[in-house]
Amino acid sequence: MDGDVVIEFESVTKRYRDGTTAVQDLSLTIPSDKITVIVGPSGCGKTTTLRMINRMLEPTSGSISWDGAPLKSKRKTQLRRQMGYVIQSGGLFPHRTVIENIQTVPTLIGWDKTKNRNRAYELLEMVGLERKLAQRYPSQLSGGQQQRVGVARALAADPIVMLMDEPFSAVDPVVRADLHEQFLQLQKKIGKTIVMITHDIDEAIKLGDQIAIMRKGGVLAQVGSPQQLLEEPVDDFVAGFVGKDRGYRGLSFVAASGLPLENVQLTRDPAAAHGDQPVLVVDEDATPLGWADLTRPGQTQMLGSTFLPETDTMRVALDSALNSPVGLAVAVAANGRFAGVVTASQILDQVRYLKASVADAISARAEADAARREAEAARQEAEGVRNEASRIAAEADAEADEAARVEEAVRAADEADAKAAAAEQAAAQKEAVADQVEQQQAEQEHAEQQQAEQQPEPERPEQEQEQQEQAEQEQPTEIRPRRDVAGDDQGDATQIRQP
Ligand SMILES: Nc1ncnc2c1ncn2[C@@H]1O[C@H](COP(=O)(O)OP(=O)(O)OP(=O)(O)O)[C@@H](O)[C@H]1O
Repeated sequence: MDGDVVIEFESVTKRYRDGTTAVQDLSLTIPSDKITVIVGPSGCGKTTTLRMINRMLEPTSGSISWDGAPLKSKRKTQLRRQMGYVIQSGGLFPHRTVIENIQTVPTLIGWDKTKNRNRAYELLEMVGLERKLAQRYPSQLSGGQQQRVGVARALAADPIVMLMDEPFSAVDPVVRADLHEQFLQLQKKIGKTIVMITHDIDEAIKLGDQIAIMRKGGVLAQVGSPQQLLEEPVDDFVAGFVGKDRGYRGLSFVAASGLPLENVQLTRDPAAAHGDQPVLVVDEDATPLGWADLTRPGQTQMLGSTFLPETDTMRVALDSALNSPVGLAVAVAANGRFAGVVTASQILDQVRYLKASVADAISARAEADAARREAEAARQEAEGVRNEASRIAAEADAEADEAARVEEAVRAADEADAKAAAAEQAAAQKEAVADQVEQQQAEQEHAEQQQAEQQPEPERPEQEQEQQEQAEQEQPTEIRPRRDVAGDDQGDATQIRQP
């Protein structure tokens, strides 16, 4: 489907308190700006699914997101203002006039009166209602009119999403067909994201860009475009649901533009027509009027319907052939001029050919999809290998860094060792020098001592001698003879002993 993903159901299950499973493991993508129709038999969980979108109901398990954000993260009131809700018969407030009904949500959210009023009248016109109906009450409207007011009310605050629960079911088939046309016209203008419920497969096929078929037990049976469902139903349930005449319905999705058109004899005067081949009566602009009745000269048979190859479908072309008294579908140009004829069997041949092409295209698409998936898997594998390689490279880089760091540390340690050895050597040298100096000093001292011992005692100055003598007289001194130096620890040559 085109369009961005707007609402995404992921494995959603809804179980009511009494144990009824209304929706089971539903995964569904609802694209923006398109009409998604949920269709299925009564009780298959359609309404439950719809109500989970605006959080009137919460899933029991699984999750629903809107533009990537979980619905749960949004406030309910905020959410509901962004989602219009239409129910059967419009669900109008009976005691409020049409205009008051339409103004309900804008009034709630505080729009100013003029803006609100203008918007309400604009919407009345948009849904095809006359202004004079504005002051009526719902009971004074037809079912179709009520339904339109319901749609106008849901659109009033310009919601992003429209939720519609069987909006057209309460009106008769003729009004419904009319409402469908107007609804599609309206959607062309407003381009909303619409989720609609119906149990009518015809309505679904007519309105839906995407159809989700549900079966009993709240299980999604198939989702796809109307054409996909008609041409490739996944099982008997879907095939039965889309109808036995689905082949004929399917023609509604095949353009008539490729039909091989042939010429036919034209005349403006039916009386001049003769022979056994069909003759088409046209006016002066070559607009077809009818078929010349070859059995009653001058008479014209009805034309039946015509078709425009550029815009109509095979179904319209086939209708034209089947309605024609001569079995020929008449193609016209946009200006109404005759363009050619084609038989019903040529149309069916073309359909068969197209179906075969479609089947080819489908299998080609399947093959292309498979190839794409393989390519993607290969790309992911390559990506994985690349990631692994860069992880290994990063590890190797880290190891290399570590090795360089260790090498640097070893070099620094070697340098430190060398410095320490040099310092030690220098210290040893200094120590040796110091020993040497010490030894020299000791030797010198020893030499000086010896020298001193060998030298006579120096003469004392006169005054000092006198003082000495006087002291010796005042204080008798015992002068003991000098002992042998070798036997005396004190090593003095003389000892003066005090009394
Ligand atoms: N509040 C509820 N409590 C218990 N069961 C419920 C409740 N509402 C709905 N159901 C059940 O859940 C199932 C799904 O109901 P739901 O209304 O979603 O179906 P539906 O497809 O919209 O039906 P219909 O087409 O008839 O409106 C039904 O079996 C119904 O009986």
